Amino acid sequence: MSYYAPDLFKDKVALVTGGRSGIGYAIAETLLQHGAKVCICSRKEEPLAEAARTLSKLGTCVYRPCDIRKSEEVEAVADLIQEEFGRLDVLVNNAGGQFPSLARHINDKGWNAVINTNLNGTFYVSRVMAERFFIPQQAGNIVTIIVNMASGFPGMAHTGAARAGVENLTKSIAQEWARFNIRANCVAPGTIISSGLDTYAEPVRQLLDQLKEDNLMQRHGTMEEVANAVLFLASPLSSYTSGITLQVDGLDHLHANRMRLVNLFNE
Ligand SMILES: CCCCCCCCC/C=C/C(=O)SCCNC(=O)CCNC(=O)[C@H](O)C(C)(C)COP(=O)(O)OP(=O)(O)OC[C@H]1O[C@@H](n2cnc3c(N)ncnc32)[C@H](O)[C@@H]1OP(=O)(O)O
Ligand SMILES: NC(=O)C1=CN([C@@H]2O[C@H](COP(=O)(O)OP(=O)(O)OC[C@H]3O[C@@H](n4cnc5c(N)ncnc54)[C@H](OP(=O)(O)O)[C@@H]3O)[C@@H](O)[C@H]2O)C=CC1
Repeated sequence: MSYYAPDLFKDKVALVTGGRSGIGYAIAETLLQHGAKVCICSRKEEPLAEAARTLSKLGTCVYRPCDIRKSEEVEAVADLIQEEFGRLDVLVNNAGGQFPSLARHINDKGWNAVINTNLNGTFYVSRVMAERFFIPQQAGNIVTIIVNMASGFPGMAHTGAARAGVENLTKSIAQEWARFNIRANCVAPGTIISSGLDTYAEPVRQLLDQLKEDNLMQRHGTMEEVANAVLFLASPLSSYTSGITLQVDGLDHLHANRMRLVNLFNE
């Protein structure tokens, strides 16, 4: 059941990066259920096509494989959106990821992989979609998924640095592009039950249980809770809000046990 009007995104077109799985899929699903036409992109063509097939039962959903780290592939996604819809109204930068490691063990390649994905990739997609659609249209909306890194992110310093960069980038473009009627905001999820968490092995799995106990609401978040926050920021319900980060973390940004992260690898 939804508290939003079912036609909230009628005649609107949305791009969800990383929309084939987890939180991105839930966001694409919710946008479709509220009338949007959706494009999803990610690197792995087969699961991407499969996700688009399933999502198409809810409305119009197209896909194009794309590594957001390659701006020429991002341009190809814009080409598809232009051909299929001739416009874009909402960009959800959701694609991202990292691996747990103490900072001193992250080598150059691993560091660059995470920075390129989360910071550079997010910038490329935002710039391309703004240039191709939002600025010419004089309207657009960008919502970017980051993480809860307000107090740093021990155990995942690369992603903390990248997402802090994205949060600051969002503040800059929100100001530069306000004159084009473009809004830009971030959503910072805490620990969310999703396919992303399945990628973690011990000792992180055990840590996840501890983080749930530490949480003041005594639980992890759901993908639907993140999707609902995105829906709010992507819609006119938030029309006077830009440049902010909405925390969806059951208070973790105020009350997180950083010692658990620091001690995770027993060094
Ligand atoms: C504290 C925890 C709190 C955790 C508790 C809190 C969790 C909640 C907060 C966040 C949750 C989430 O984001 S949920 C998860 C979201 N989804 C994901 O993270 C998806 C999985 N991750 C990724 O796709 C990868 O992390 C990412 C590196 C960005 C992908 O880039 P690439 O495809 O280019 O990566 P690869 O080619 O596989 O790897 C490139 C290099 O990166 C390094 N590398 C990659 N994986 C590695 C690994 N497991 N361990 C070490 N190093 C690794 C190596 O140097 C690799 O080079 P070689 O040595 O040559 O191979
Ligand atoms: N789950 C959680 O607790 C939290 C998650 N987040 C963030 O939310 C987002 C979604 O995570 P979640 O759904 O949990 O995890 P998933 O691993 O399921 O989602 C990551 C998605 O991003 C895509 N992706 C990754 N790298 C690239 C790339 N270079 N180019 C294009 N697509 C890419 C993946 O598809 P493919 O492999 O096909 O490229 C996948 O669909 C991520 O940014 C994550 O860091 C933030 C805080 C907490």
